[in-house]
Formats: sequence, structure tokens, C-alpha cells
Amino acid sequence: MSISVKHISKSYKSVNALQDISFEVKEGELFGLIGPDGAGKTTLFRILTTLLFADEGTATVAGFDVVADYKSIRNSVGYMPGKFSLYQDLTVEENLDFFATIFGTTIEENYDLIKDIYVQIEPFKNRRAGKLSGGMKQKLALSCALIHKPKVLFLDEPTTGVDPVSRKEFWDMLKRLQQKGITILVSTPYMDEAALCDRIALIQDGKILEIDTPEAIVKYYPKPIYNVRANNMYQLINSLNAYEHNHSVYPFGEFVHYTDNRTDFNPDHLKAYLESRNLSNIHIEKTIATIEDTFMELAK
Ligand SMILES: Nc1ncnc2c1ncn2[C@@H]1O[C@H](COP(=O)(O)OP(=O)(O)OP(=O)(O)O)[C@@H](O)[C@H]1O
Repeated sequence: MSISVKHISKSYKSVNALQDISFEVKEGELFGLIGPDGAGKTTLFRILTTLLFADEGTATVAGFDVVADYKSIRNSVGYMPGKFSLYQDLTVEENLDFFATIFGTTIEENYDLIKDIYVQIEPFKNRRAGKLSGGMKQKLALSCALIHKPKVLFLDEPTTGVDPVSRKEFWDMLKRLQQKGITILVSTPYMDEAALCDRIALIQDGKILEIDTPEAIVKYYPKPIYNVRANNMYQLINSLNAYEHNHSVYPFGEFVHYTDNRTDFNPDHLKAYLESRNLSNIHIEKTIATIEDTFMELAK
């Protein structure tokens, strides 16, 4: 196992940030921690990268214990924190050089690993990090996290605040790094990115709701789910919420995702009800549950 977490708990005074968390990440796996703000993702990353002590439980990374072998872990892992980790007043090249130096290596020595990523920002190597765009900062931060050839890479919300094209490029890069044998633990609040991981843990309020492959996670969804659309979205949501048979109602893009608490649900009855509430252009069709649907259901 590349990462092994056993019964980890951590509180900040009255806040239980992590409650009895256990999971394992295999070598070479791309594992996602999926959860909203405040779920406890950053706290877990800080424990696994030896920056914070857990109150209870044990964890190993690359075979090293996070408390007893903290020095070995620091040499074996790369960490890209959610908050900007670069020195704003240093240039692109100076930042990279700095991180290489503190790990006792050079840019040249490990250039192969970062080449794909670094070539994209190399034209700006004399620009101060503080003056880079969000996507470029992210590429530089990733290059810095990789410069000492880590076995395990921790990425805390690497794509938050990054445009969709750069997000896609970033995930392509992660797949290439994975092919080079690096184990990756990545957190994200974006459910579409969850589908790109080998396995995911859904996490909320410091607890793991479920762990599985993205394909398997959606099978936990317990009910038939429907896309519902009408002429007035706001009124549609209010009407569905007022419907006595609803099990769940929430907006999903241009639709509302609806589930019913009856086993013999007939969409025609729902349509008639919505018409009685003065809605028109009503479409109701069965759809497939997504990771987001499953998360919402498990989080209930
Ligand atoms: N130093 C701290 N002191 C007190 N409470 C904290 C501290 N750090 C985190 N928390 C609380 O612990 C909980 C988990 O926070 P954490 O930052 O680990 O979550 P997260 O999933 O990374 O969310 P975010 O993306 O918002 O950082 C939250 O309720 C947060 O307010």
C-alpha cells in the first residue's frame, strides 16, 4: 500500500474535523477525496504530509509512519496545498530552483519528470510568480511539488479557481504522472473530476460516506431518478418540494433531479400535478444517477 490511514480522528476545539477515517491507496493509484468545503480534506492532507498530528489513529505513506518517520516522508512526497504555495516575489525559475535546492537536487537532474508541465510555463520563466495567471501558477506549483521525484503526490484542490480548459489539461497531466508510477491523492469539490479517478472517497463533515470506483459509486444510488423540466424553474422546484411523494428534489443544470418515495411511481401523475400548479412545457424522463446524485443521497 502506498497510503494507509487507520482510524484517524482530529478535532479543533469543538470542531470534529476528522472522525475515524480509514482507507488505503494502492501503489500507482489515482485516488480522489471528494467533498464540499469544510469536509476535512485539508486536515487529512496536513496529517499525511506530517504537518499536523492526528488526535487518534495511525497512518503510513510510502511505507513510513507519519509520526515516527516524518523525515523520510517529507523526502518521499510532493505536496501542492490548496492555498497558493509559491513565493510571489520570486520568478518562475527562482521558485523551481528554490524547491529543488531545499530537497538537495537540481532542476536539471529531475527535468524529465516535469518537462511536460514546465515547457508550458518556461516562456515566462523570468516572470514573478505573483504575476502569473491561475492556470500557470497551478502548473508551477505542480512542477515545484514534483522537483524531487516524489513517490506520492498530494494535491489539495488543485483546480479550484482554474478555468475549464486548464482543468482538463491538468487532469491529462495527472494521468501522465500516474503512468510514470507516481501515486496520487487528489482532493476536489468538483464531482465531474471525481469520475477521472481510479477510486474515490466521498467525505463530508469529517466522515467517509463511501469508497469505491466512480463507476461503482453511482450504483449505490437507491432509486430511479428523473430529469424534470418546465417553463419556470423556480416554480418547478417549489412545486416539487411541495409534492407529498417527493424523496429528493434538487436543481441539476437545466433540469431538476427528482426521485419519488413510492415504488409504483408513474411520471404521468407527477405531470398532472405540475400542470395543476400552472406549469407548462413539462418534460419528465428517467436518467442515470451521477456521482453528485449519489453524494447528495448519502449526505442526507
Ligand atoms: N486551525 C483550525 N482551527 C479551528 N477549526 C479549523 C481549523 N482548520 C480547520 N478547521 C475546521 O475543521 C473543519 C475541516 O476543515 P478543512 O480545512 O480540513 O476542510 P476542507 O475539506 O479542506 O475544506 P476547505 O476546502 O474549506 O479547506 C472545518 O469545519 C474547518 O472550519
